[in-house]
Amino acid sequence: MAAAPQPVRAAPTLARALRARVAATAKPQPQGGGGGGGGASASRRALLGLSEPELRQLALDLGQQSYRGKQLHDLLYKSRANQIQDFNYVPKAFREALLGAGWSVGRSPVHHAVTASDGTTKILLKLEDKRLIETVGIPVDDDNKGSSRLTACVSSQVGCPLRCSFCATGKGGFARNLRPHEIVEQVLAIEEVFKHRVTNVVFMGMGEPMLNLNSVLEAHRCFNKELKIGQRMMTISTVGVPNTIKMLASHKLQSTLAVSLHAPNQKLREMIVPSAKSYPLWALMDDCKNYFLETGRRVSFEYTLLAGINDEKEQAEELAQLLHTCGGGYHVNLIPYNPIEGSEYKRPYRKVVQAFVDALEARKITVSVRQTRGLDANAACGQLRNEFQKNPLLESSPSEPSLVPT
Ligand SMILES: C[S@@+](CC[C@H](N)C(=O)[O-])C[C@H]1O[C@@H](n2cnc3c(N)ncnc32)[C@H](O)[C@@H]1O
Ligand code: SF4
Repeated sequence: MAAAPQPVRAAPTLARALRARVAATAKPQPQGGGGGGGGASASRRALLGLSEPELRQLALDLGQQSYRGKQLHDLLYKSRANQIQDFNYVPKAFREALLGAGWSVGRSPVHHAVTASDGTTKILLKLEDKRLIETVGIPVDDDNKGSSRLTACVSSQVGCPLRCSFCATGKGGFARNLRPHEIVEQVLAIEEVFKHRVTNVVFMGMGEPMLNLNSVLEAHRCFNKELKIGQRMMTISTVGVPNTIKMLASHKLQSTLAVSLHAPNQKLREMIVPSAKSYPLWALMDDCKNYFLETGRRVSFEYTLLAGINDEKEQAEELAQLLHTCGGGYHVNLIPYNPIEGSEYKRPYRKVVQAFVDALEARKITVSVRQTRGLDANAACGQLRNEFQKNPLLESSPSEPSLVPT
């Protein structure tokens, strides 16, 4: 009988690096600044998020041939297998070795899903430590091109420590950072529910991505390389955390940076975004300017419009002045406030939104107004908070003033 072929070994230094990366997937991620909460219970290591070379190395380490790693890669990212027990074309001994070494695929069960009248679907996933996170699938039919897009709005943390005054996630407190596979699996869960490939990813769900930048970058890599979502189809949104925009710029990603600005001056910004106290507006704008210079990607400034707080014409003019200090690489995206429980803020009337747009356009600022999606399922921007009951504010205000221009 012919001897069993010996596994092909990777070069020692590469093998060491890959092994270290694979081992690191088992470690809890460091906590984001400013928040409490325990670390992820990382009792099992997740295969999801690993690259093909890493999976090949893992196969070698478990006494298999390298091509078995390629099979794992196909099972994870092509067949989208949910658990190791379903890896039907790898040998039973390999499946048992993986399970014995503490590996799992890294998928969480869907705890609940709710679909809004516009098709936007919010999915709650129950993580290994029983915490819930929310992820939102937003379908868009592009009739002119005959194609359809599916955007995944993914969470990066369980809750958020930054407590912006108008955001349900901020009001709900902070538990922990998500591990890379917990971000990746959100896209797979959306694809499963919609039976459609995700075409775009926005890191705009629960949490502040810049407080969990390593996991966000790993998930971004996986979306791009393994799930084949173009870098230009992804957006990372931040309210601003000192030094992190510079760090992100150094990776020279071809993705959009969205900066949640919400005010044209430091004083007002501190009132509605408490974390702004540690990041002066001039420094934030400087970092945005450098991001554009380093990556060539224009920055999208997000501005949540709150009636009577930051929606006046004079404030639009002040915003235009501020943006002119930032060079040419930017765009403004206005988000009329989405109501959340326990908040006094109101959404501005449509004509106020239009006056704000006109004031910016008159000063040569390119501006769009975000179409509200998923409002009746509490799945719109800022409404994500581990819950799925109806929002009483929506029920009690049928004559909600402005509905958003599309
Ligand atoms: C939930 S945050 C997550 C990403 C990141 N933490 C940030 O602030 O950019 C995504 C976007 O939702 C916006 N947002 C939060 N609460 C909102 C609300 N009640 N209505 C409208 N937009 C809101 C934020 O300002 C931000 O631009
Ligand atoms: S808007 Fe963003 S940074 Fe602010 S509390 Fe919500 S998730 Fe956190």
